Amino acid sequence: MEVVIVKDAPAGGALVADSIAALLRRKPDALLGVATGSTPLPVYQALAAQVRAGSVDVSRARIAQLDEYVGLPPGHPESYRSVVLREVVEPLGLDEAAFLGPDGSADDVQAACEAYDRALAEAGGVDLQLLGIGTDGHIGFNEPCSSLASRTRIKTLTRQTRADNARFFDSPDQVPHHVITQGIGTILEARHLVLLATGEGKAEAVAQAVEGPVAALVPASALQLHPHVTVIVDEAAAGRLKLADYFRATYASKPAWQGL
Ligand SMILES: N[C@@H]1[C@@H](O)[C@H](O)[C@@H](COP(=O)(O)O)O[C@@H]1O
Repeated sequence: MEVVIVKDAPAGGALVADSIAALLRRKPDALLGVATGSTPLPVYQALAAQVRAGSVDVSRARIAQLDEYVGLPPGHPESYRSVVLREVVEPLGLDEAAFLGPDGSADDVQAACEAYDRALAEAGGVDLQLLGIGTDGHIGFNEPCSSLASRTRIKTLTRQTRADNARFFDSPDQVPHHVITQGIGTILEARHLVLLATGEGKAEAVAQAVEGPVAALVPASALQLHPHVTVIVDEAAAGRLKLADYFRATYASKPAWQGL
């Protein structure tokens, strides 16, 4: 696991966007797994700016969704499908056909979950999966005590996650209780995992995920089991890392050609 400590959120966004651009130069039809929430927005903005500047061609890229609320009406502005279309697919100038996501309004949710895992595999697997982290250590919507081998399935949100996400809805009770999320086992199949975390509120979750034991109680700690993980944190989110100086020194001496 590589930990990169950046100055602030825009610097983190630029770094991830550069890494995605480099991937697309190597593999123009790469499947990019994207996350929702506030944290990845600077990535999408930086990547869209590169597209406008003509420095990267994303026209063959494909986009895969990480998780979704269950039960929101199709087209609800806060369904993650709507968010990904609005924040990623449209700004990159991609067609909706380039987008893969689970159906959160399906009558048979379990079948929708299994169909999504199959669709990801049939698409050749995710090349780079961008992840945020919940204040309780969740990735996707894999809440504490999720199986580290889990596949895409329905989950129930914790009170804390519903409170954290209430800011996107008119009132806290509108936040759905149930969600579909790529499982931890599904996420670990992506070729490169990039976890981005910014702000002091994520410092404890980041420290537990990076330096704590691998434990279902902290789902993001499962990233320790993957051979290619990059954790990018700003100074505030790095605030509780015991090895912060080591991480800084290691990154400072890394040859630029290696990329992330
Ligand atoms: N399901 C999403 C996660 O994928 C995201 O990482 C998390 C953190 O969001 P934020 O980046 O807004 O803190 O929020 C939601 O729970």
